Amino acid sequence: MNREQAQKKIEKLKNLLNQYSYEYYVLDQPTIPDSEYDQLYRELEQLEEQYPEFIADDSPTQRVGDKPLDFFQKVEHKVPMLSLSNAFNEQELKDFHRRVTQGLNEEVSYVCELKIDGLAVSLTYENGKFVRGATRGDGNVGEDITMNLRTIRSIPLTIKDKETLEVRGEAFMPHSSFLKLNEERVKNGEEPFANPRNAAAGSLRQLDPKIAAERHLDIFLYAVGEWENSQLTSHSARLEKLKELGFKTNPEWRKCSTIEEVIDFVEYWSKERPNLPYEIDGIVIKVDDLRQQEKLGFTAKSPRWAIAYKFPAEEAMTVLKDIELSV
Ligand SMILES: CC(C)(C)c1nc(N2CCN(c3ncccn3)CC2)c2cc(C(N)=O)c(N)nc2n1
Repeated sequence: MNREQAQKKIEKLKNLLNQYSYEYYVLDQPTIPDSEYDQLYRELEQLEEQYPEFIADDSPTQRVGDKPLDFFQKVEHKVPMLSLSNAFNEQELKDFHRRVTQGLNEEVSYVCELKIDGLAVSLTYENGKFVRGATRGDGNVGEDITMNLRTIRSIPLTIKDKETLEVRGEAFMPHSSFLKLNEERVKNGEEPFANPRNAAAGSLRQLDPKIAAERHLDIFLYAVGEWENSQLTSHSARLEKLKELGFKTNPEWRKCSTIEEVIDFVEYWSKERPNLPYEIDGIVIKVDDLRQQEKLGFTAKSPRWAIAYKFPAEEAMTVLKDIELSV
C-alpha cells in the first residue's frame, strides 16, 4: 500500500471505529462484536505507527493522553453554570408551578428529567470538534479537565455538524463501574468511595488521564450554554437536536403539560429509581419554552424556570433502618 492509500485507509478506519464507538457507548446498540472492533483498532494503530503524520486528533487512539498534568488550568464559563433551587414535597412543586404561571400569565409546559447524581461539566465544541471540557467549579470558574473528559467514550470527539456550541451535562459512574472499582480498592487496601458521585468527581480530578480512563465514566447532556446561530425555541427541541448531533442524552426525559403529569413522573421514578443502572437524586423540572424561560429569568443564583425535586437521601434511610433493627 502506498502513502496515499495509507492516508485514505487511516481516515476510513478512524471514521468506521468512531461510528462503532458511537453505536456502542451512546446508542447502547453495538452492530459488531467487540472482537471485530478490536481487530480494526489494532489495524489503525499499526497504520498510524507507520504514518504518524496522518494521525487525526479525533482518532479513537488519541482518547487517552499519555502524560499526566502538573495542575489543572482555570476556565471561566462565559455563561455561568447556575444552581438549582429545590423542592422536597408535592406542595413545593405546586408552589413552583403557581409562581411560574403567575409570572407568565399564560399556558406553560415542562420538561422533566432524571437528576443524575454525578458531576456537572461543560463541553465546548468549535466547528464540530471537542476543544475544551471543564468542571462546573463555583459556577463561574471551573477547571480544565479536557484530557480526562476525552477518555469518556460517550463524549464524541467530533459531532455530526460543524456546530460551535457549549453544552452541559452530568458526568457519572454507573453502578457496575462503581462496585467493580470499590472491590478493587478494598482488595488493594485502599479506602472505597462512599458513593458514585464521589467516585466520578475523584476520577475526573486525576491529573493522569490513564487513571480517569480506567474508571469507565459516562455522561448525559442536559443543557446548553452558548449555541451559535441556533434557532431552536424549546428545551425539548434542543435535547432532540443534541441527540441528532451525536451527544448522549438521557432517554427518560418527558414533556409534561400539567403539574399533575409532573407529579406523576416524580412519583413513578421515586419508585423506579432502584432499577436504574446509575444513581439519581431527584427530578429536574424545566419550563420548556425558551421565550418563557427568558421572561421568568433568574434569582441571584438559580433560574426561576427550573426546580429540582429531591428524593429523600437513601443513606439516611439505610442508617435509620440499621438503628431500628439494632434496638
Ligand atoms: C440548566 C439548569 C440550571 C436548569 C440545570 N442545572 C443543573 N445543575 C445545576 C446545579 N448543579 C450544581 N452542582 C454542584 C453544586 C451546585 N449546583 C448541577 C447541575 C442540572 C442537573 C441535571 C442533572 N444532574 O441531571 C439536569 N438534568 N439538569 C440540570 N439543569
